[in-house]
Amino acid sequence: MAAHNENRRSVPAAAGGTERADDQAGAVALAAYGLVKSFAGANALSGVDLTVNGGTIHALLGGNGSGKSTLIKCLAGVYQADAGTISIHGENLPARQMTPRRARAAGLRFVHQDLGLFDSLSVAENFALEAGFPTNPLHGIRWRELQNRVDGLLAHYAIAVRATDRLGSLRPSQKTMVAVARALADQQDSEYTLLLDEPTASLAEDESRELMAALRSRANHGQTIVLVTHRFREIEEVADHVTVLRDGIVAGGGPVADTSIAAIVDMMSGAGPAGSGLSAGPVRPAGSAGPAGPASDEAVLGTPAPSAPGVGVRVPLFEGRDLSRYPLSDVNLSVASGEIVGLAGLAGSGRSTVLRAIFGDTSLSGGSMSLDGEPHEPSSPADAVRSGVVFVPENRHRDAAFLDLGVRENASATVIGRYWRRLVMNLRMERDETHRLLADHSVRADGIEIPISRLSGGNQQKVILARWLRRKPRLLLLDEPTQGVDVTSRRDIYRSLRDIAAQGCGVLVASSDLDELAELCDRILVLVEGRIVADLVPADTGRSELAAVVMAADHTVRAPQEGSED
Ligand SMILES: Nc1ncnc2c1ncn2[C@@H]1O[C@H](COP(=O)(O)OP(=O)(O)OP(=O)(O)O)[C@@H](O)[C@H]1O
Repeated sequence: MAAHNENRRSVPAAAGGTERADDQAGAVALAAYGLVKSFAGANALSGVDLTVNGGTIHALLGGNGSGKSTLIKCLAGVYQADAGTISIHGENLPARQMTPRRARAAGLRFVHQDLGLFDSLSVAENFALEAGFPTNPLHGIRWRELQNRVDGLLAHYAIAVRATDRLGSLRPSQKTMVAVARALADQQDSEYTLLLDEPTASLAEDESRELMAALRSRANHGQTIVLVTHRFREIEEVADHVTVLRDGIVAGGGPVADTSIAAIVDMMSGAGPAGSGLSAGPVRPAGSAGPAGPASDEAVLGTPAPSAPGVGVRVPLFEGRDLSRYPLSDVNLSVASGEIVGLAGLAGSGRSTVLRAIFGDTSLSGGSMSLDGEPHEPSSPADAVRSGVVFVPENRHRDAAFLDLGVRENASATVIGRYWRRLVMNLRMERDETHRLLADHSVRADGIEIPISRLSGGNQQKVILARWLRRKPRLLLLDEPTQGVDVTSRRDIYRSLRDIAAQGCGVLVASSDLDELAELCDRILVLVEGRIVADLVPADTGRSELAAVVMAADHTVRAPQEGSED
């Protein structure tokens, strides 16, 4: 892999760190042999082998529904595999006997996407929730002792925060590192194996780089790390080894230094030998002049998506003037009919607030909006939907999916009226259309009647996006539309968004993935601390230039306020 990192094993020791790299490296820390796991007769894992060497970062990759989370959950003992063996530091255990307690006793530590931390508590209190509060004989809490212990751990893991800091005031990468330090708090040395499930899925580029550097530093101290990710850049930057899953089997893998991105993509898709046409980099519109493969830092970003047919001068569709509401300050923006506009910015910059204000989910303290020349003043999201504005939010579990309902009901939720005729529901039509919708959006599901909660994360996201697209909105708002979505499905989603824009819909998309914005958008607006500081045309802007504008914000002044979503 060309951009292979030079920083492996070159990061200086963290304060208080113990050099164990030489002891741990090489020996197998964690292995799985022949893991099989099925759900209702369908195999999620069909004989998976995995070997993780001590003191390395092992990336686990695969398309949506390929079995990554199931594998992690079998290792964690959350699921008991039907067959296979799990070996931790040479101790073998039948996988069907693995339990969370056994996994923990054997030294496996997990950090899930939901970090399990509380913003309103201090860092020290978050530690104590897991390890318990030190108490005196009268059961009073020894706060000083707790703070000193946690400050010691934070220093040991080189996390620049204090035990007394409120968790909500930390940056996202710092929160993840706090979760990592908490998971590893009781290890003596670096003997535990840390497994992280998509830790950067919701992080902006600078945050994700910071977290990756911190993880690399841990591995250089001998920590064994398994990293589930969809981001190729991270694999290039920090991983030593990669294993690729496809349809519940190991499709391939090897040392990152010997494996090209193209080869990994081919393993994921089963598309045959490397170089067979699939590119892991931004998928560019047909006829674009952009380079194939991953965008290099100096590459000029993607060409604008094609305009709507017959659209020479774009028709103004949405306009926002002087929009204000913390953290927004006098934001002016417009989206034309058939235009895809990106919103770039760091966490706390106001991206989600812009979208929520347009969707009537948060009120403005100042400014005005118009849609098709008429005032747009939605009193609620339902009001916005009635005027043709729809929103696909970032947090699908909290905001979007009806987790108890089936895939069919979730897919139809936005158009349910069309299946009712004189009090009779046309179930057959609904089923047929759902099957077609799932096929069109490459959703992998064992049937349309199963609860959506049983779909893999990326497939849930695709169902939610698909159901809003079928409403044919006038203005489509999206927040992190491809979070957790694999590279091939991402391409399908981009195509769907271009299609709907070509039919005249305006699209406003917030994303922390700059490659995504560059690939997809006609224009990119950059928000820094609630103000639009740039309006860029991707085709004219180098990637490093865009990243530089986005990262111009001063970290020290953007601690999010209570209730801020961005
Ligand atoms: N609790 C469950 N019940 C039924 N099927 C399940 C369950 N959990 C996972 N599956 C199925 O197992 C397969 C693998 O899913 P898994 O969540 O492991 O994929 P993944 O690789 O983590 O995907 P993603 O990248 O989308 O998160 C999918 O077909 C999924 O629908």
